[in-house]
Amino acid sequence: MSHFIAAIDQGTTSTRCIIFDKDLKAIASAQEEFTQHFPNSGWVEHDPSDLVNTVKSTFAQAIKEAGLMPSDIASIGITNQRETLVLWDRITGEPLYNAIVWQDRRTADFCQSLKDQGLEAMITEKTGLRADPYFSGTKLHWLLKNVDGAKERAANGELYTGTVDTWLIWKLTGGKHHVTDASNASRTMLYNIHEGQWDDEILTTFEIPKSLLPKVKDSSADFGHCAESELGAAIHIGGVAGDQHAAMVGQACFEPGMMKSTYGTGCFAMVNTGDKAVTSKNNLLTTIAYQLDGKTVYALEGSIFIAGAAVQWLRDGIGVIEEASETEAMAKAADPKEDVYLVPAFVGLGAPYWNPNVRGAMFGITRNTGPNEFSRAALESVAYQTLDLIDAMRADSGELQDTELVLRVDGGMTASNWTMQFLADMLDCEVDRPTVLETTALGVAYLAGYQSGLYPEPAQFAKEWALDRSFKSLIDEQLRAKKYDGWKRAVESTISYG
Ligand SMILES: Nc1ncnc2c1ncn2[C@@H]1O[C@H](COP(=O)(O)OP(=O)(O)O)[C@@H](O)[C@H]1O
Ligand SMILES: O=P(O)(O)OC[C@H](O)CO
Repeated sequence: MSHFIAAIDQGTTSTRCIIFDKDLKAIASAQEEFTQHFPNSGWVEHDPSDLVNTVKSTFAQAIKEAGLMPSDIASIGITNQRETLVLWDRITGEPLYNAIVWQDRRTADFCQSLKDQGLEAMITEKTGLRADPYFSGTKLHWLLKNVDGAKERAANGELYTGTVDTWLIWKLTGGKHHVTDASNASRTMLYNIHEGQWDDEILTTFEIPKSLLPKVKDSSADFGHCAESELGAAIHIGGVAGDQHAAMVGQACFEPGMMKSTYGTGCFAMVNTGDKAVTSKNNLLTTIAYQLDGKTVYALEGSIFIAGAAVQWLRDGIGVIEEASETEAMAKAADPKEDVYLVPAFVGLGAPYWNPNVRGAMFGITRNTGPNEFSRAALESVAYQTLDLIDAMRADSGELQDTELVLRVDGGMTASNWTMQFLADMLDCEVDRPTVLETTALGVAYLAGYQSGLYPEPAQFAKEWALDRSFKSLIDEQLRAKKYDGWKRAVESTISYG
């Protein structure tokens, strides 16, 4: 039997493939960026074939780097950017339209109409989500309404839809398996997270035929075999989870109260609430963390749309840096007397504000403000936004109020020591960075390897989590309160500007 697992991480801006050995050590990896399409203000799309092609090419590159053959892979795990949705012809496999990406705001008006009709409470009660364009359901409603013939063809049973995992599995298995896992389903706004099934009332409200939707499975399950023509061998797919959920697993946050925050394009903080689906009173989401051995584990989630993307904006938008890593030295060099705040509401604000229409702003600019202060403000905005979430989580979750808070962090941005220290300063808690920063890939590799019997029980896996560095607050309460107060005022002003 072969002893290698391939983790495919299909993210918002790039696709990665990482090969893990039997000891869950990464032995090879490949990564490719793909084109982002912005056809209108606030619209974000991906070409669905780019998603499939980058999966195939990064898989081939990673296998080559590892000196393996495709047939040496025991199982594949797929983790993905969540909520992004594809609609395709179930016979030809051709998409009817580009994938509509989670960041896309085109359904803001439809969401407002759901609120105006008083439907948001029902949606939140069943799905744990809010009437926000972020989630897949309103994107599907838009496609059925706006793509020529889509509604009729959907009613005739000619079409399939799904989040990115479902699209990739459909293509990789040669159109044989139309499936997803419970964590991805829980992000669609169409899935009843308490009953564990697609919700008829919501489907009727959104005019979505159930025949479009995939079968929902555990996160560690049999998702079918790839067609030989796709990856070079009939490899089994044994693990699937939304990227933030895979990171929960990779960070071994298996106990209630354990919390992680992932800093990539956006930032997503999740706290495990065990078998209880806690309803947030502070504008957080209730979601399925993962589903293992038939048991659903829930989480509270705070979603921030722009984290590392603020650094990308410094690079690609205003050109003050060439590499993300330059921001560290620039933040250190920034003038401490310059109180500059960036509210990076480039695509609206997520939790806990949930305002899709507001746009970004900067405050406190003087003639002395330059690239260093811009960079510091971008990095600081990530910590302030996290504090907004953690405060909401503390208020929502009994476990968090009673325990000393520890936040496990991962994602590309955690490479920045300055940002992690500022995060600890603002949160006033321990911020733990593990040795493995590719926790998302690790988590889904674990799910796939657990399914095929290669990897141990969760409790044993959790013992292998290893700390790289722990950050603790170095500032006093007065300074923390002053800085956070400035942030709160900056956000209020941004929102009131509209
Ligand atoms: N040293 C760094 N300092 C600050 N930001 C960084 C650094 N390295 C990477 N980033 C940011 O992290 C993000 C990439 O993280 P990653 O986890 O790969 O994101 P994703 O999975 O969303 O594509 C980018 O937005 C980049 O700007
Ligand atoms: O692709 P990432 O890592 O930015 O993650 C995107 C999230 O899953 C969106 O909810």
